[in-house]
Amino acid sequence: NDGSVTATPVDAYDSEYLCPVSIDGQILALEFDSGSSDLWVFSTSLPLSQQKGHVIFDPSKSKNWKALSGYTWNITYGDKSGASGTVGTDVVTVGGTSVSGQAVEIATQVSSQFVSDTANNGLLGLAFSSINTVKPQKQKTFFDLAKPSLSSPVFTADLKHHAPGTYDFGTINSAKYTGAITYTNVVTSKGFWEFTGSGYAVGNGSFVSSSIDAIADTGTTLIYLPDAVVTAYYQQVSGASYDSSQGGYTFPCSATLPNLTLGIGSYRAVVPGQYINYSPRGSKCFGGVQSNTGIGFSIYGDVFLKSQFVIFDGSSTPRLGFASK
Ligand SMILES: CCNC(=O)c1c(-c2ccccc2)csc1NC(=O)CNCCc1c[nH]c2ccccc12
Repeated sequence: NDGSVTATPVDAYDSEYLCPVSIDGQILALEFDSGSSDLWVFSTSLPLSQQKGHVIFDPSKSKNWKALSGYTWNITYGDKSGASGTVGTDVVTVGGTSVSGQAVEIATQVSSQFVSDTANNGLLGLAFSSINTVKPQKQKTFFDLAKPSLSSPVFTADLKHHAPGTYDFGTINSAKYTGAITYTNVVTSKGFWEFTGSGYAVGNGSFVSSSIDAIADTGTTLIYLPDAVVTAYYQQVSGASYDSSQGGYTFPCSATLPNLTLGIGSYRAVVPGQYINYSPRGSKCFGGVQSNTGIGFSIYGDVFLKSQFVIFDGSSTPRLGFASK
């Protein structure tokens, strides 16, 4: 039972994309996150102060809810946000794809970033189940449970700039991309959709071949790249500088930003310069390309992904596909 669901930008900066998910008939807007593997939701178990403004899942109202007694979860993301709580299973439906026995992780505590992000009622993890945080037994992702019922074991991301896009499960819709799809092998040892980029070019500059260890991460807003790439990029932006008070590169909002081309094998993925003017911050604008220092690998987040049609191929040899659109 293949499915398709709309992914709507939460704000004017495309800082995240939310999708309607039904948990036994209760509809919550969740962020689909190919950079983590827990499906967790705001719940009636949270302190009322943390529930405020959110759509809340109430397991007591679900006929198909089965509590997993003694099971807990606890996740911390790289930006130090996080959540934790208890676990049960229920019927989860995304577009036309329905899964029973899906572990739904009930939040009993969420960090302040999530409390204040009132459009976001939880996350649906789409990375590999190996990094699910449920104890004493890790649980499978929605994609892993849905796979056997899909026409093919894939999901695709067609995120858009300042517009709703889609996630499709089970099919690759050829109307959504142009030209050939370039596939690249994925390493799953860290539990991410991890691959090696082949290099970069800034604006109309020449392509620089270099191996870039990166993950395709719908749950991270920006692109985080090695310092060599980031400095080469902002050297082409007049007035750009690293602003430690803002925690990254900023530039005058009137600046014209060059395109950033990222190589995947022989394919050249072009990120339009305007996507890299992420948002006003103070008197300047904050860049959509930042340094990966401290992360240990590069992150091709939404700023990159929304310029491409992306296939997450969960077959026995997982791979990523990229195409222009
Ligand atoms: C900035 C969010 N991304 C990360 O922390 C992250 C890192 C990471 C690690 C160290 C330092 C910075 C980033 C590696 S993989 C990776 N990706 C994920 O963790 C994917 N899930 C992000 C969920 C998430 C974190 N903070 C939010 C705020 C709103 C909505 C969603 C979120």
